[in-house]
Amino acid sequence: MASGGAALSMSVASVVEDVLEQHGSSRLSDVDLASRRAHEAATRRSDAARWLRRTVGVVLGKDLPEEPSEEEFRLGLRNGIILCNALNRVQPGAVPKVVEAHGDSVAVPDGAALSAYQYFENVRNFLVALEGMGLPTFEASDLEKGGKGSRVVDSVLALKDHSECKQMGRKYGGILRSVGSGKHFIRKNSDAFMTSLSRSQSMNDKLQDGHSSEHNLSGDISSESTEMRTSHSLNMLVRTVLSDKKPEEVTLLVESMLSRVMQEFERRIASQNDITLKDMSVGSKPFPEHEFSSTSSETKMEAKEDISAKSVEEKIHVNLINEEPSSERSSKHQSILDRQQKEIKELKHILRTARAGMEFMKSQYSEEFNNLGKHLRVLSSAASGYNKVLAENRKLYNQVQDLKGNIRVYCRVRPFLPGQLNGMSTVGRIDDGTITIITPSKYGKEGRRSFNFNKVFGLSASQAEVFSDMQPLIRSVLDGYNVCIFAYGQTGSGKTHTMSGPKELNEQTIGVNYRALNDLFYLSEQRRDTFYYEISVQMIEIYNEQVRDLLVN
Ligand SMILES: Nc1ncnc2c1ncn2[C@@H]1O[C@H](COP(=O)(O)OP(=O)(O)OP(=O)(O)O)[C@@H](O)[C@H]1O
Repeated sequence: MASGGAALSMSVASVVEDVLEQHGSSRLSDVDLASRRAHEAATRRSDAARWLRRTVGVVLGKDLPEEPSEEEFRLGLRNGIILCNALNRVQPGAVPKVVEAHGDSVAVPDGAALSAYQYFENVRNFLVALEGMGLPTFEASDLEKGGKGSRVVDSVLALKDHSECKQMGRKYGGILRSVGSGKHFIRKNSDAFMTSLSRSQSMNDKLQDGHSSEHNLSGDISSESTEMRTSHSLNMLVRTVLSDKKPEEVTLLVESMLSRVMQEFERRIASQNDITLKDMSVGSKPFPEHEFSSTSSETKMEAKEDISAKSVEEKIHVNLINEEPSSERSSKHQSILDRQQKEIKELKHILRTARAGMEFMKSQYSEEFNNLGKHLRVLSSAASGYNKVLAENRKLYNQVQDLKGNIRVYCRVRPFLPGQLNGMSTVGRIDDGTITIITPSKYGKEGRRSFNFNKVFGLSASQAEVFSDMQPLIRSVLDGYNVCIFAYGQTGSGKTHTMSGPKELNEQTIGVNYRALNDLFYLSEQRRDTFYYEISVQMIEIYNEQVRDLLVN
């Protein structure tokens, strides 16, 4: 059975149909059925014999054993004496005259000539009385060899039931209905079964009529009509199986059929579980054991406990519901696995790319590092060369300063202050390094005197021009030379103005002191990487040969 559609179609009806079709009525446990039938017949026969013996007494019933064989039962009742006496006990006067047997009657072997009178009288009277009471009867020939002894048993048991009901004060309910000729009886309790079949048949007849044709024409086959058709075919099979069976065989046959159905259920469930387990083993993930073990064990228990077929069917559907997600889960797992494998491939590709990128960057970094090293070596050699050149430059520079002279004297002429007479200037001429002063003659003669300096600054000379000539000397300080700059002149000649500046200081008016210090700080910052300078300042005033520290409060 392939799991899926075939498994879904398994139901009680289908299993019963299969059992009936496969095994057929004649093959339904022939041996089993025969033994069961024989056993039940013997039981019924013993019941009938025991009741007759109890009813007519031990003396009269001496010819009938308590558990007689079919032959013993037939011989014991053959003369009708026990039957008539028993009937009269139940229904006094039912047989007005019972013909007693001869003393040797018991010894008469089967087939020997029995009194025809006895034979017909007693049995005929018994049957007439029995029929008059509405109880099932039998043929007189049934008491002969080859007759149907079971009919006799049925009649006796019916009489027994009648008697017991009568004793209990209620009407006898086990009415037996005659069928056909009135000589063949079907037990009342099988009527319900047959009625059910008849009802199903009528429904099926309706189905075949116009009522169901509407469904078929519309093509919308409902589950109800499907069930009805299934029931119809099932009923037809059951009816076929039971059609030629005797009433007493029906019970055994149905029991045997149900047993077969249960066995078939067990076999199919086991087969289904095997297939499901195989399917699961093919899948990527094993399923939890309880899904199968519980179903299998429960099914076995149900078979043993003989629960209804419907509950078994429900169990199968539960199993099928469990099986559906398993296939879906398997396909989901497969898709997840595929997706993960794809992602792993992509990640591997990314990893390879990243690794190649890293290798490339590593080689590039190494190359750049080597280049940088080369440049550094070049710079280092250049720096050492530069320092050599710089030292040479300083040396030459200072030599130039020495050649210029260690003591330099400059002359600066200040302009007239506001309120001073412009025409009274004594400066006759100013050349680059010479100034000519006009001195008044003592004796009416105009006198001129020229003085030489390193440089003479005129009236229009700015603070920057004055400082520019001093700057080279000031820079020699940073190379280890001692330099001293001072101003000399009379009061109001402009010493303070040249060295510091006027009262209002700005970038243009600041004097030599500020500019010299600015230049020294600038150079020390410029040579920061090669030299470390400590700069300190002291300001003193010498006036009237008195030295005074100007930075002290
Ligand atoms: N080159 C110049 N240009 C313009 N004004 C000047 C110049 N030199 C000096 N002065 C002015 O002349 C005045 C006197 O100058 P300063 O005070 O510098 O003289 P001094 O020599 O320092 O005097 P003292 O010795 O009394 O201190 C100041 O008002 C100053 O601004």
